[in-house]
Amino acid sequence: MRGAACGAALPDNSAPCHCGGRQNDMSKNKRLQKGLDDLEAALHQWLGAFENKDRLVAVHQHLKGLAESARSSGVGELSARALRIEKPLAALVANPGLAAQSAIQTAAALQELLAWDAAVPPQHGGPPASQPQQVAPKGATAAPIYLFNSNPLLGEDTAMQLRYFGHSVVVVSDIERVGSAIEKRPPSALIFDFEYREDLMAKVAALAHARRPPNRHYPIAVISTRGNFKARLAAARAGVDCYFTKPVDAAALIDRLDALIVSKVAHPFRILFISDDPAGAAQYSDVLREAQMDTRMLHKPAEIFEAFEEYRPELVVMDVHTAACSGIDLTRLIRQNNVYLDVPIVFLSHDDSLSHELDAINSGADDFLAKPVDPAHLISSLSSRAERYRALRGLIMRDSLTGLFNHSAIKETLAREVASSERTRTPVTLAMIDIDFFKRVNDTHGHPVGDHVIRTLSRLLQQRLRRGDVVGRYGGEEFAVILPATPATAAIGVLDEIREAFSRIRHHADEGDFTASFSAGVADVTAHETADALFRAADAALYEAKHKGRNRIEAG
Ligand SMILES: Nc1nc2c(ncn2[C@@H]2O[C@H](COP(=O)(O)OP(=O)(O)OP(=O)(O)O)[C@@H](O)[C@H]2O)c(=O)[nH]1
Repeated sequence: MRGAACGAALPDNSAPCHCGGRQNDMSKNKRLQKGLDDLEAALHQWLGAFENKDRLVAVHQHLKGLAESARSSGVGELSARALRIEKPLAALVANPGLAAQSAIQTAAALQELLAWDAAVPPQHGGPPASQPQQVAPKGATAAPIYLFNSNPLLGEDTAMQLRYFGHSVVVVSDIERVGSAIEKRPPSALIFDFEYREDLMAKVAALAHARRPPNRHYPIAVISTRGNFKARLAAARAGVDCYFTKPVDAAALIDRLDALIVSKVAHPFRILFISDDPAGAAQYSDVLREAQMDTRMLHKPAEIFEAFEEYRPELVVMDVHTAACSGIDLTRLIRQNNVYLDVPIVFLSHDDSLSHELDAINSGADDFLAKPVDPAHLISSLSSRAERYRALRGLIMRDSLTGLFNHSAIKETLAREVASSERTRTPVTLAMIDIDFFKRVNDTHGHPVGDHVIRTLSRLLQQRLRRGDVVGRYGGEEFAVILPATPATAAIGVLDEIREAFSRIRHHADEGDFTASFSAGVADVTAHETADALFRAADAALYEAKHKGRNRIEAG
């Protein structure tokens, strides 16, 4: 979605401004921009659920609104283009059962319309082309991927596959317009779908070399039927980051692009300070915050376990002496608990005598920094320890095939979320998800293809769920999803969209493309109060979903 327009807004039919001159132009531009933003948002929502009639109707309304405001603003060409699409769209609204091909064709035409606008250079009164983009949250408002394909219909077909993973994709069918689209709004990635030609590759090279960090440092991918050395070498020379041969596996392409897209919303290290000298600790905490770390203060050592449970620090900094007890005793206390055996503990103290340092290390501390600590030294010492801790925890808690939480990590997380929901009196939902007839996938296409289907679902779940939701691989082809602060009814809505999207993803195999589906069972804490009860209820609901025919979700 462009700018800051919201997804569900209705067309802006407000009367044109009569203030005259430049101000009038500005308000016309703004109105048109809003019309385009709203149409794009509605289109994105519809593409996420093709069968949803309400979303189709919303697209239709926004398109009519845009045609009208373009006409009243004197932008006749945009109005005419919008009206040309309005007819087939109205036919779709009247008869949503029309072939999927006509829906795709209409969606492609709408994308073209939006791309056409993206190519218009900003007019006076609009934001300057170089204005940095706002960092968008995960989801539909992230910067779009521009996908070039000279055939808009084929481009739209690929775009649909990518959208199932939650990306906003704009198809551009004229290569000359890619540059102006970037000027108007820098993308999160560029994809060129073409057969190798020197002139096209030269254009890609020019775009690749014009990239500048931070907001113009997007990855560039090429997808092509030709994967020979010459074509790949030309792409590498042009500055292309990744090269895929057709048929392209959407999950693999997204995986690669995501790894290349620099994460704008970093996950800062969580550092817990235990000190009874608030002013002194705050001084060091400020240094760490400036270095993009997250810090929390604890002044009462007696609350240490609550702080660990809730904040889950990736490193603890403490004074050698606090009024309540010595840091060395506190370290022994922390190390008594198996779960916290490996959290790094660093002492900060004026007391740099060797005997204290040895005592600290013997009690289970990892380092001893004598005050005053040089800020650069503090940052590098703490961040390298926190980083290693995070990496090791990742290895222990994550499944190697998917990178998701493994069986024991998901059980541990659910126990924590249930305890927290009890404290905060908010709901939490557990969903158990199982791929349907998965044995058949393995038997027909082989284990590696089966693994690939598992990875595709894992990626889709990660993409489509909120940042606070926790996804785990419970075993084999079974997944567990924890949705904090979400009642079962809301969880079913979200999961049903994912179920729908998954069932439309094409998987490639030597024997031919195929699709797969999953079934799910959900349960929330209002009816099942403990973690064990939730697992049992969600599992029973999953069994029911399988029994009732699969590719469905049941509540327990
Ligand atoms: N490729 C692959 N297959 C796995 C993995 N883990 C388990 N499986 C296979 O998943 C299949 C699960 O089959 P079943 O439990 O019979 O269930 P299903 O065929 O999915 O049928 P329903 O669940 O009843 O729809 C078995 O063939 C397992 O060997 C894995 O990591 N990779």
